Amino acid sequence: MSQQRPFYVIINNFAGGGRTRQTWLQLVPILQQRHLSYTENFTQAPGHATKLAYDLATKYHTTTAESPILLVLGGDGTLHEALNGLQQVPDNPIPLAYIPCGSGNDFARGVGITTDPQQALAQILAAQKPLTLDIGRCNDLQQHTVSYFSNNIGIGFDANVVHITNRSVTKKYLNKYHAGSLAYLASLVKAFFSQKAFPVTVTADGQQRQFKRGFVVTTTNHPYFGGGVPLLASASVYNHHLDLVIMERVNVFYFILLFAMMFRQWHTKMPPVHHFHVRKLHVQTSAAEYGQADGEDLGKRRFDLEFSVAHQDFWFVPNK
Ligand SMILES: Nc1ncnc2c1ncn2[C@@H]1O[C@H](COP(=O)(O)OP(=O)(O)OP(=O)(O)O)[C@@H](O)[C@H]1O
Repeated sequence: MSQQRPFYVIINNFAGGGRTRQTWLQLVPILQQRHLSYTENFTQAPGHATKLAYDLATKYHTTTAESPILLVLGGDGTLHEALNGLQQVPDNPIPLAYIPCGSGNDFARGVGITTDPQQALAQILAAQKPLTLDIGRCNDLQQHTVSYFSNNIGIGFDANVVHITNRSVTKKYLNKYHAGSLAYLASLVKAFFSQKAFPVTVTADGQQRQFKRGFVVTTTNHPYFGGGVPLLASASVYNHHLDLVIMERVNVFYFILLFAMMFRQWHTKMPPVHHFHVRKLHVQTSAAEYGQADGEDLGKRRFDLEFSVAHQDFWFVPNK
């Protein structure tokens, strides 16, 4: 299949502190030089990328015409929205291309997409066929909804960080200075002291386990969360498994030690850290906790989530 397929472009100008429009304007001449056709769509509100992707997938689901490639310019949240729009139309022919323009950009880091927009476009233009990657499927038994995630779904500390960060004026300020990850860092401290230990029940491979002092309870599709923190280096979008990492509540000094150990991947050997590598998983909390999906705030509530592996066609050549 050729790369002459047109691009249907979704641009979130609110990602990464508002630089996405400029990024897009840098890329347009490259598409024009190559005589590639594109239609541009700027998101008008949160959730709009889901609607745009859903409408596109619906349109091409029933036609034999060659479908466009859905090119997303935004952060992990915009990618999450577009992915969920596509996944609502089973067996649609639209592959997903992505140029990271967010503050965290964990998906790009996790699958080998450079954060340099021109090089990321080069990775897309070098592709000759779709690349099928694992994504997570989440059946929310509390809310009776099914959703998909490219990065992770977390309950507890990381979700608390997302909640605080998304409400913080510091994030907007730091994004302006290309230091979005620092916003997460500032929220870490606040979230650490506000996040209490909570009970969590995990059912994996037919076995139920209970943890009384849950703190980080994150099901991930690739290694990174929180803007480049290596939660689990062995997690992969190619192995048809999801990885659940549970970290129990410890004191601040132990937590700093565990955090530092993550960068050497020694944390999983420590007693407060538990790891499940499975195809299916059931995670339940009995108390209301914060949740996050791909960095999007799910609010504070009781969670009863069934996880499994799904797939999405992407369009890029990964960096080694
Ligand atoms: N027109 C809009 N006005 C306001 N918010 C929007 C608009 N379009 C999209 N959004 C919202 O912008 C939010 C942030 O987008 P996104 O997560 O992609 O960027 P980011 O937070 O900078 O990146 P990352 O998630 O990688 O840290 C998303 O929650 C999305 O719903």
